[in-house]
Amino acid sequence: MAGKSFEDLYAELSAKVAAGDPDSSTVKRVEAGVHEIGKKIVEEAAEVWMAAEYQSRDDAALEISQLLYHLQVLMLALELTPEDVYRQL
Ligand SMILES: N=c1c2ncn([C@@H]3O[C@H](COP(=O)(O)OP(=O)(O)OP(=O)(O)O)[C@@H](O)[C@H]3O)c2ncn1[C@@H]1O[C@H](COP(=O)(O)O)[C@@H](O)[C@H]1O
Repeated sequence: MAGKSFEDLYAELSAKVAAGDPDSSTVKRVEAGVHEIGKKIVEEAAEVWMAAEYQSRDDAALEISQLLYHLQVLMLALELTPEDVYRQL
């Protein structure tokens, strides 16, 4: 599979946050806090909607990947693991 799975991405991002990687945009986003992360999620969700309605399926897939990334940033800020989320599915 090209790219990475939800779990792979979460493992990569949580390692960067745990290490406080200064070159990581994810670390900066987590440090910015829930309010900023929440605004980004709403923006990305709108981009998913617009891509789904007016653009190609590839565009929609890209926007969905970005929304999943920003949801993971929020999970990290709240110290939620994928298992915490899966339990609710
Ligand atoms: N999957 C992603 C990912 N998806 C989306 N984004 C970020 O979300 C932004 C969304 O795009 P926009 O069109 O909204 O861009 P923008 O308006 O310039 O957004 P801002 O950067 O201003 O918030 C992108 O520019 C990226 O900064 C991501 N940033 C990182 N990753 C992956 O996360 C991992 C760790 O990244 P670092 O923490 O940067 O090392 C790497 O494997 C990356 O591939």
